[in-house]
Amino acid sequence: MKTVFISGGGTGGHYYPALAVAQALKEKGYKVVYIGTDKGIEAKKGFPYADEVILFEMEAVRGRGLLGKVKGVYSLLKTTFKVKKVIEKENPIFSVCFGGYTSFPLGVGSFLTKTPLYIHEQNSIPSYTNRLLSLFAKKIFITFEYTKKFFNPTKTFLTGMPLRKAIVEEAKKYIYTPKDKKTVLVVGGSQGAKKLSQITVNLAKTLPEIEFILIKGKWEVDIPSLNNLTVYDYYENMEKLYKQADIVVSRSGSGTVNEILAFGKYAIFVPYPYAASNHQFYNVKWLYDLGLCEIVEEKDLTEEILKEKINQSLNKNLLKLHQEIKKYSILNSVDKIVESF
Ligand SMILES: CC(=O)N[C@H]1[C@@H](OP(=O)(O)OP(=O)(O)OC[C@H]2O[C@@H](n3ccc(=O)[nH]c3=O)[C@H](O)[C@@H]2O)O[C@H](CO)[C@@H](O)[C@@H]1O
Repeated sequence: MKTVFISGGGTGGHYYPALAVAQALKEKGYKVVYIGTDKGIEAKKGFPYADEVILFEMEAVRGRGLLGKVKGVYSLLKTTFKVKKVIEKENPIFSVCFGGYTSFPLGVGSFLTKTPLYIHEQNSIPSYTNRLLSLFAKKIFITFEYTKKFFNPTKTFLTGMPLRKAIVEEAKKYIYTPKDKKTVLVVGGSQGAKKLSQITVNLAKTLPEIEFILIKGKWEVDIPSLNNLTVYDYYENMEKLYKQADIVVSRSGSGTVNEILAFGKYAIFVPYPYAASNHQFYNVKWLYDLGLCEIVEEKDLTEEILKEKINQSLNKNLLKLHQEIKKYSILNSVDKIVESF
């Protein structure tokens, strides 16, 4: 059986596309070995489509003080040499990395062992890990057209974002039907967004005619008991919530953006302002320029502004927008990637 190594974790944004591609590789008969971190989402949820899951100690470098950066670099280099040993033992035919610091050890380990390397970039503006890995990657798969300019064009391919199978299957069948009672889904990415969550709770009190579904993530938020507000810390089957929603209010992490496109939802995006190189803003700027979403920057986010945007959005022709937005979704991303190996 041919072995493939795969890496991408830490947060849902790297983990879910890695999982979607791993599932397809497994179905094609490959032995899949997953390399992740012992602190990421993969440590909590496991990595179901891998034959072997190896979790190492890895620390981020970005967004930390000098000492933290030194510790991060040290942990990544130490882990790279451990991963290199595993590669030498298992002899994979290729490796696939989904970016973020958790991909560094497998990416560099693949380079050191001359294992063909493929990388996928989820965001409009590439992470530093992927910029480095792109220098020796065989092919670079990108999610947004905008990203082409950052990589060598001869080995860069637009594949879109690999989404979970359940999401793709539901999205393919889904056609939006406007209802009288409107539902607003508010989601802060896999980690939530505190200010957005608090504002949503306040809005649910003042807009009783609208149904709110809030995914609040890990944050502590005061939740009153209201008939029109349902709150989850985390929701496993997101396709159900996307189908229920008339519009979505969300961070603009690539996973969520591409799921919103898949279901053709008009959305109000509040990009995470501290994302590397402001990539969350550029993940949706192109969609905004087409008139197919709203963007509210975190610094401008208030209860009044969000209320106004929600009311304006719900009064738009959401069925027409649904049909337009869906055109920008790439639902066969996993196939495009797997066929390119
Ligand atoms: C703060 C930060 O830097 N976040 C980055 C992180 O996003 P982060 O992991 O926060 O978010 P994404 O939007 O990319 O992905 C979240 C994923 O989690 C799933 N989900 C979320 C909530 C829930 O209750 N249930 C659930 O299943 C979503 O359906 C989605 O598939 O990686 C993304 C991809 O590299 C980047 O674009 C983001 O900028």
